[in-house]
Amino acid sequence: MKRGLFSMLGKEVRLGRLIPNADGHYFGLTVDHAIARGVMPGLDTIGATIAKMAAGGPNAITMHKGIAEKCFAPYAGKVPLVLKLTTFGVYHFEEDVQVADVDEAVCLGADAVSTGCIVGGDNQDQQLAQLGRLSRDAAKVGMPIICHIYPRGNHITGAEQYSVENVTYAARAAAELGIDLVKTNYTGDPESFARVVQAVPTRVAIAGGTKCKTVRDYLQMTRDVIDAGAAGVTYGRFVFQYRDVTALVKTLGQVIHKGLSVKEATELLEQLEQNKNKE
Ligand SMILES: O=C(CO)COP(=O)(O)O
Repeated sequence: MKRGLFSMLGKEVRLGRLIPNADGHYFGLTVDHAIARGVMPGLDTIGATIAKMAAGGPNAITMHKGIAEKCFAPYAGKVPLVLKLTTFGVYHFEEDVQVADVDEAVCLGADAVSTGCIVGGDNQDQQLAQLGRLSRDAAKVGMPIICHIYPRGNHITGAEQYSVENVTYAARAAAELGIDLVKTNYTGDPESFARVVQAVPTRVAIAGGTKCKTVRDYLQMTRDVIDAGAAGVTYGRFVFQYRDVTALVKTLGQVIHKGLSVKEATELLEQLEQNKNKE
């Protein structure tokens, strides 16, 4: 009984580090892609990328255990750490396998764990069983749990990954299993995403993905998901491959936490980039 009370407090304390602002919004960044998608530009210079991200003041950065151990020490106490517990692989896109556990997250000082889950495939039952186990393990020690859940199994083709029905199903499945923050695909417009948020009784965030071709589109997507009632975002590729990572992180933070319009954000970003060029 006591342990239960302590772990409830532990979760609140850690969530308070991840989501410190009264707005309840979450601005996460992630560098967890290398095993899943390859060692792409930005991840090949991982120490420098984390430094540039941290300088922009995100709410947390998500990574795998080896990268945390080798690269995260300078940011202890400055940026919350989210430890990724699962990954899919470049040759195996339809299944997240467990590669770390909640005890390791505790040892590394993580403020939350995050786990991937793919629904819509023949392996959905096993994926959900894994999510249920990790949710239980996290709850036992008061560790917040984030889930990157996507409708992408072998029964889902192409654009179906972004349909309101499939995204709602995926996000809701994670909420049903006790997830504190669900990250999923953006459905493409604020009206449809508001329907997802409305049907999912936990915090909902989006992944950045690769659909946005311009930074203006990226800022617009961010503005739209916040306006749709989402808790926030967990962004990776577009951010760490942007020409001025720190300026973009600072700007996105202002959109998410300070209500900046796309126009204001575009101006701020230009200003920050110009200042940097003058240095
Ligand atoms: O969480 C993510 C990958 O795990 C999202 O990253 P992207 O912004 O690169 O889609």
